[in-house]
Amino acid sequence: MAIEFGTDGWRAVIADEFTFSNFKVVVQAVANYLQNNDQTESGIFIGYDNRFLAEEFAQTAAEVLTANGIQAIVAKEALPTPVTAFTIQDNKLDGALMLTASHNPASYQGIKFIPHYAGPALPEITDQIEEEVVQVQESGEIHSCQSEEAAEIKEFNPKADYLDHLQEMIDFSDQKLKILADPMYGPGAGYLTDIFADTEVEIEEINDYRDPLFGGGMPEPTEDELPELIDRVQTEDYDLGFALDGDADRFGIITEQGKYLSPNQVLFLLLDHLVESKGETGGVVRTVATTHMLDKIAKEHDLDVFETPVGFKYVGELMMNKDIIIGGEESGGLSIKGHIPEKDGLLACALIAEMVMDREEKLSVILEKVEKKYGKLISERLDIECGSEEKPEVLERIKNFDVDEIAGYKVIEQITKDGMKVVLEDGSWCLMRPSGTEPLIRVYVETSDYELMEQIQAEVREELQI
Ligand SMILES: O=P(O)(O)OC[C@H]1O[C@H](O)[C@H](O)[C@@H](O)[C@@H]1O
Repeated sequence: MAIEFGTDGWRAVIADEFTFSNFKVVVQAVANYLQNNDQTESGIFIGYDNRFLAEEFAQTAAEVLTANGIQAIVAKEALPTPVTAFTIQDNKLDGALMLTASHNPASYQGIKFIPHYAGPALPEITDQIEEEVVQVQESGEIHSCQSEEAAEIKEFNPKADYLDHLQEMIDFSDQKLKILADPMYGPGAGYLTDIFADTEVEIEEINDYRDPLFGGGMPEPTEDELPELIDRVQTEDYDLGFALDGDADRFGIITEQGKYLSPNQVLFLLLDHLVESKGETGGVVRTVATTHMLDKIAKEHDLDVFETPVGFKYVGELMMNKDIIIGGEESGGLSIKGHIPEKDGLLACALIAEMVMDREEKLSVILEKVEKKYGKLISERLDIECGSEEKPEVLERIKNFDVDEIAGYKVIEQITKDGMKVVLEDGSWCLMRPSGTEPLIRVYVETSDYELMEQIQAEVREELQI
């Protein structure tokens, strides 16, 4: 059986492929990787979210690492992925294993490796782990731990340290806000309440207990998955609605009017906030699929913008190597200067509350003002199903996409970092690329009005025959 171990690690259906024996193969492969790269000095933290059998898998991982002579430190309770990443940085560990299948359906479990730099593993690392997986599958060599060795496994709860760190980065005023939060049955439950513990904020959480079935839904903070939150924020006079995904590395933000903000909108609002209100300086990192509103704000303040392929691993990499105010992506990931190079949904929510307090205005008003100031852009992503038979031809058409004009506007730039992105003379752009996580072709368009949006989408789809 092929175990693919990309940036988000290995995810599979529990009891089908995600069995204890396959899981041990993966952990042994990580242990081999760590040994091959002399990263066995300071220990590996093992975090887990609220999924089925999480504690048992965590204990198994700890035993395999221990049997390989690697100090394992297991989380005392379920915790968000960004907290696991923070724990590495805060304690200068060799890395972490995080047991999570993020926003996948309830039948999935997953495991990912976060290296010593506390951000998503880059391909040069995951490639090595994948090679080790094959070796372990062939040799069957998995170390197992004696009971006296198992006594060496440590336990740790990093929650208080993480909350201290977050509080150092955020300045809440004494403004009274009423917030409704939906951690979607994930390990972010309780964290938001604790973040606002010393403030005048009145926060209530829904779906804040462990349910490995996620209430029958998907732990994904999109508009479709948050009907209760949206409805209650709108009808019960809340100032803000916050949501987190199944491992709290992504966010959902709802205005006081019950309007769901896209991650793109959240990103540019926060860049404006960080620069205008907090006086931050540095560059901006966004993926090739993320809003150019960031570029507009950056231009106004003379900031550099760096564009990466899709994937927070590339955003995080730049955040480690350059002086960056904010890094983010359209699919709902962001981090800021002074924090870990990993996406953090809790941070996004805290920053939005900080901004609303600082501006002393409703979120919908802030959005309106910022859009008016820089000029509104609208963006949309189409996810188009594409089976394995037609995919090679579609990919070829994307690669060879070469038109002079779309919707009457000249193509002034072609960017091929990830799929094909074309920029038009009026500033509109379109990106066509295959998803790396689903059997879909994604078509992203950003422009100034809906009619133009539809025209660009139609012309591009016709050209690609999808
Ligand atoms: O558009 P895709 O290739 O499916 O990737 C979408 C997302 O997948 C994962 O969740 C990664 O962590 C993200 O960084 C990425 O943006």
